[in-house]
Amino acid sequence: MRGYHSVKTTQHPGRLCTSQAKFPCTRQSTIRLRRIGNKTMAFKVYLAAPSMAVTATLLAIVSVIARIINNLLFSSLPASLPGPFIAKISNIWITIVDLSGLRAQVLHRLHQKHGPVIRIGPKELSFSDPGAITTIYGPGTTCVKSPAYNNFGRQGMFQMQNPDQHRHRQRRVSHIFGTTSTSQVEPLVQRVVNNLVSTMQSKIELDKEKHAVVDMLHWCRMMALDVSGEVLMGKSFGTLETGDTKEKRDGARYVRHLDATYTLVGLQSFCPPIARLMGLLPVERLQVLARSWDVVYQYGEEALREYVKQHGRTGGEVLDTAGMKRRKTLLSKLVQGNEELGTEPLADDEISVEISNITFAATDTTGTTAAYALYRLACNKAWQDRLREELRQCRIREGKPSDEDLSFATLQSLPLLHGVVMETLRLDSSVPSSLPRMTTRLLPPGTVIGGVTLPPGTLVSMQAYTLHRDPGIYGDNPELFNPARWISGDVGSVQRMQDSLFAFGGPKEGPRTCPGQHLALMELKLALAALTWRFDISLKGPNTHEEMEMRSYFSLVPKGHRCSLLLCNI
Ligand code: HEM
Repeated sequence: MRGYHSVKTTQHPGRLCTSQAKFPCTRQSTIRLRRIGNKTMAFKVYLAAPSMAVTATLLAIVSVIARIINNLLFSSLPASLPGPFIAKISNIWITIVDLSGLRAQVLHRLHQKHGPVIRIGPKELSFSDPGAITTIYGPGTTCVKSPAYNNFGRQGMFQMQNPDQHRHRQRRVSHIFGTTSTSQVEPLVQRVVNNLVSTMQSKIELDKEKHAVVDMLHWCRMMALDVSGEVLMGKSFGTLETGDTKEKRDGARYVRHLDATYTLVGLQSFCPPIARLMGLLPVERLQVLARSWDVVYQYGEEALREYVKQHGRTGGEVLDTAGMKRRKTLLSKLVQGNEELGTEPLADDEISVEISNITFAATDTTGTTAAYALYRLACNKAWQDRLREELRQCRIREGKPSDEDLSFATLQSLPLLHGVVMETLRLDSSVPSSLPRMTTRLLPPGTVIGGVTLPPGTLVSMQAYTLHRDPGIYGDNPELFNPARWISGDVGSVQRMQDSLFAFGGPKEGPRTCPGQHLALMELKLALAALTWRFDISLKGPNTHEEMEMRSYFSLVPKGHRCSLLLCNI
């Protein structure tokens, strides 16, 4: 068939083809054309098809060479910027680094060698200087999220690149993340944490030796997913409930698809045509992968439909699963809007996209951070004992019996618990490498970021992994897990550490900084306090270190995809 199309484009009559055997497909075209009796045309096709392939290849080579020359000689970025030479020419090397999951470590070594600004692509820079945080991610920034965010499912607050569109959406969503809203969902979070503790306890009881080897990464992810289900979707995924329930089966299916979206995002970033092709091939596994985002969004759509059917749009309060207490979810707030702030509710399709996206943003970040915190405590038994002692003293002060939960407000006042969480966010940030932003045309010419003048269209990002290991901020031994650095340092240095912590993607008032951090801290503190209080936590063995080696595919994913810990009762 290619031959028929080439009939129209016989611009290469001079090209000669000497061997018919080399081009069997052209021979076939020739025979078919002979049937319609146009020998001249057939001969032209015979010549044109192979020469088209050669021409296309030559054109591709010329365009690659032209691009390399353009990148090398006419780049709008200063040639003096340090970094690997290949970064000046092409993005291919950083793409390969990304596929290996080692972006954070590779950029870290480059920053250590070259300093706080490095070039990592023809139009891309990485920063590790805290001074660049506000310019790139702070209030009033003129940098926008890079087009790479289009690969993350459907357009909602998380993906939006246009600042006006984002501001508008944020105004209608952000009221659900206020501290009052978050405090109202504390009983729901506590319930899920208690389910996690019961699950661990039942595993210990089933064991002859009365200890349990558990994959804490899995269980912490399930906890975070159940919390998201409860507070964002208005119904639990039930992954930590006992028994084989429909919710539990749905939850397991949802998790499979949630996992698959990561593969899909990777494929879409590196080779969009393959991602598109996958859905067209008659291979079930590939089709499941290609449909993974649809399932994630379907879940949000169904959750909203069920919610409205059961509770209407104005109730605002929902009976909990036991039918006893009344509670408010973040979904009920989204459905109602906020009269005080004059915030109209979003349309239903927008709400279902938002709750699906926010569940995505909330689950693995919080789950992985909790697993790393427990791993750090298992590696550092002395800190674990001190944390338990802090909890014991607190119970004595509060007059709380050992089986009663400590409230989040109480836990907020515990310095060591705070230090453990902050050290985990610092060393094991759940997005350890680049959060890519693009400088825009709105930038006045010659705008400087981190001492470099940048033209519009440059990709810029902060590398949390390096920033969080800066000896100038975190002292001489930044690799050491030392919760005390958040407690005993002088006020100025603790404030500086706090200001430089980039785990939530920017300064507190930044337009794209994580709005769920209050809920995340509540979940982390309630879970760490409950688990450390009831269980002695150790490494299963030296293999756990290997499992927990950091890999980042945008989000942090432990190399072994598990965290094997040994739990026994105190
Ligand atoms: C330890 C837990 C968490 C960490 C470390 C974390 C970290 C982050 C980071 C780094 C970003 C910026 C992403 C970017 O710019 O590409 C972000 C954005 C976001 N996070 Fe979180 N997050 C956590 C938990 C949560 C939770 C629990 C929620 C919701 C309940 C949430 C909701 C969001 C949303 C909606 C955004 C997008 C904000 C926007 O673009 O306007 N996160 N988070």
